[in-house]
Amino acid sequence: MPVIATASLTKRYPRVTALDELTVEVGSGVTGLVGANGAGKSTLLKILLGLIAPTAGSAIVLGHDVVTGGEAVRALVGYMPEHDCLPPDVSATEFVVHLGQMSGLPATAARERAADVLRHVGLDEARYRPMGGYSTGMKQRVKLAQALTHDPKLVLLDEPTNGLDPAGRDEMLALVRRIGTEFGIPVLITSHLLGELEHVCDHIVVLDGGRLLRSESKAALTGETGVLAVEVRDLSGRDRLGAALTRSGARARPDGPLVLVEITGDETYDLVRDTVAELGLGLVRVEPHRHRLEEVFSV
Ligand SMILES: Nc1ncnc2c1ncn2[C@@H]1O[C@H](COP(=O)(O)OP(=O)(O)OP(=O)(O)O)[C@@H](O)[C@H]1O
Repeated sequence: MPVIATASLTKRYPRVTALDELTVEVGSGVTGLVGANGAGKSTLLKILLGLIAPTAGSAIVLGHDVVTGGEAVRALVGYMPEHDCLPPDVSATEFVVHLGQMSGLPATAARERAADVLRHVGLDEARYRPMGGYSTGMKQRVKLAQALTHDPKLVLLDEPTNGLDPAGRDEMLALVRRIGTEFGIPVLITSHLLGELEHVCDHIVVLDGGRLLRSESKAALTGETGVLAVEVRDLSGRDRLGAALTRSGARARPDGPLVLVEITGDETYDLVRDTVAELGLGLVRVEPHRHRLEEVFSV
């Protein structure tokens, strides 16, 4: 059974159709929800939580209809909102304990659970300080922690890397990956940057103007291309190899440190091996070239 299933889901505001007949399923693992600003990602998340009502169509989350079973859905789902929503004058510990209790945990369990999730997201001593003094990265971590407090069966993360520098972004994405793999909790994560989801997601859903553009497993999207990627030790070697392969009738072109060679059959592998040996080049690697997600969506 899918974790999330929508059917012809539509949300119209007076001036804009934010979601337009969206039919999509989300399963276990980490799913990336990608789209430009205004594509409808936040609107979809709010409908999935039962916070706003769709204009038409339906959405089922963990077996519950979001219109009639919003409360049941929110008991089972952790949500990290996009915008800053943390009270500045309380500490992360006080905040997460409070939300744990709001979710129905007894006081002691809420305190233990808050300590666990805040440690998990990497907030140690800082968790006792008022959140008004936190960096953006720390605030994002608290927002992630509170989404995990009540042992959710699904987490929805709205742009968790927003405002983070590259290192903070990598750390946040690593945390998201752990939620999906080590804890086995299905994750739906939104981003307007396709490239950053490449390493953490098992499945990618792309929205454009409220409509479904694609929904595919990452393996299908980044599958082999019929091209061999060859890396030799230096760039002059790369150029000599490319020229020699072209002289031998292969289609070869440079790509960063690589030479990309179109595979026409087993003879392509033999030709690459023999040419590298003849030129006396130091071979670093030979492997089937895979699409990167950004290439797939830019065509
Ligand atoms: N409460 C609202 N009233 C009117 N229009 C809205 C409302 N909320 C969202 N919209 C519009 O619906 C469209 C989709 O917005 P949404 O916030 O879902 O997009 P998004 O993909 O999450 O983008 P972002 O990353 O910028 O939040 C946008 O055109 C937005 O202006």
